[in-house]
Amino acid sequence: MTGTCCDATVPAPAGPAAPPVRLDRATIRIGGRTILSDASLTVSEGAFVGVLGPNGAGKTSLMRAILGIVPVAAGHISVFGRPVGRGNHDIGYMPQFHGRVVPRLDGRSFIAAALHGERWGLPCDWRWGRHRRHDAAEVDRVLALVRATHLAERPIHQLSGGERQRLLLAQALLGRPRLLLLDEPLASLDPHRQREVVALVNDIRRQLGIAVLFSTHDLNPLLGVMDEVLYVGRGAARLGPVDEVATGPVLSALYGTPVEVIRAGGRIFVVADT
Ligand SMILES: Nc1ncnc2c1ncn2[C@@H]1O[C@H](COP(=O)(O)OP(=O)(O)OP(=O)(O)O)[C@@H](O)[C@H]1O
Repeated sequence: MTGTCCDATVPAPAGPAAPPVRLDRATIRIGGRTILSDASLTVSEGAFVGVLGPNGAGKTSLMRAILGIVPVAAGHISVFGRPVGRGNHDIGYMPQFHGRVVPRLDGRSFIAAALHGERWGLPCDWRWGRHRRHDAAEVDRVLALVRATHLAERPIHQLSGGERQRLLLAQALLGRPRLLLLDEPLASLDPHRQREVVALVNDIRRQLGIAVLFSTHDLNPLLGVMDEVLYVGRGAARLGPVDEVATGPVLSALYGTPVEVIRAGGRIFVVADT
């Protein structure tokens, strides 16, 4: 891959205390729909944030806006104090898996391919193509981080869903991002594998001191791990501690329909009256 395929904007230096993500009266519209309207929130450094909301609420669109792929219609979104823009090396992105055709590569080649611009869902990263001798070390580093060194030689079309998720997570960690955007990494995993993925992401977050936005349809696998929850619905967003946000009154107001939040056996059940 050459050095000409990404936006080559050089942003202004960020302040030392610039938060990983900040929305300042941000409005996001896509396909004629308003995903977020005049939303303001700040994700703290090193925070684990669960991103929740009904189907189509805009969780993916918000992540894509943070990546600079979906434009901000009004207001501002900044990442570590800099305006959003494509090809931001501070962000690692793991897109939602839609049952794509799995390439016939082994684990190491699959991750190495991402170094050369074939990362799923992301524009190419021009830095890596020029430094191939560092590639092997970088691939080994991310494989070790996700505890998947044993998958390096395995054909990925033979791997389980959980094993593939590890490799996708490894791809997202290439280039030492300071912010991870993980779009429904628990989809189609059983509860045991879900807990494994959450624990792994949390270990990596703590080890590297990075912030994580983790979208999911079930709050429960993230309980005890996430610092805050970000609910998205009907153009609004609410970020805060689980006990403050995952409540009947807050979610009823956000969803525009009566919502009951039931806590039982250390779990939280959100029941919407649809
Ligand atoms: N490229 C696009 N063009 C037009 N509309 C889009 C596009 N991408 C998303 N949308 C619409 O924007 C809305 C938000 O979609 P998005 O995928 O962000 O929601 P989500 O909360 O991630 O949903 P899910 O939980 O089902 O994955 C939906 O109505 C969707 O149809």
